[in-house]
Amino acid sequence: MKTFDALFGELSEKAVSRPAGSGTVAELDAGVHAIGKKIVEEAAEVWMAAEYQSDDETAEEISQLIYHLQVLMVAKGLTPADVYRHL
Ligand SMILES: N=c1c2ncn([C@@H]3O[C@H](COP(=O)(O)OP(=O)(O)OP(=O)(O)O)[C@@H](O)[C@H]3O)c2ncn1[C@@H]1O[C@H](COP(=O)(O)O)[C@@H](O)[C@H]1O
Repeated sequence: MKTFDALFGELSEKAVSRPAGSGTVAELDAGVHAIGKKIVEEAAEVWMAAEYQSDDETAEEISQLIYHLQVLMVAKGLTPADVYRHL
């Protein structure tokens, strides 16, 4: 099972190695504005799933929101430690 930190390590590595076909690389290239729109979209999907869909579907939407938040972190050069210190 992948953890928050493990996914962040994977995305950070892909940002450097830029493998062909990586959705992360494409999203990073799209820029902060596009990533931000994706975050808003995924947050709405989390909300709708929590109200109207199953717990498993809600968990999946939450995972996608976390993924796009991590892509934004990589785009901005932020680390998990930068976030954790505010928790
Ligand atoms: N965890 C994720 C992940 N969660 C969500 N997503 C992306 O977010 C999209 C989900 O958004 P939607 O539900 O809106 O689906 P969609 O409308 O079909 O998406 P788009 O049309 O907007 O692309 C998916 O299509 C993926 O592009 C993810 N993409 C990648 N990962 C993981 O990130 C790692 C690196 O992935 P790559 O960079 O693609 O190799 C791998 O471990 C992946 O499992």
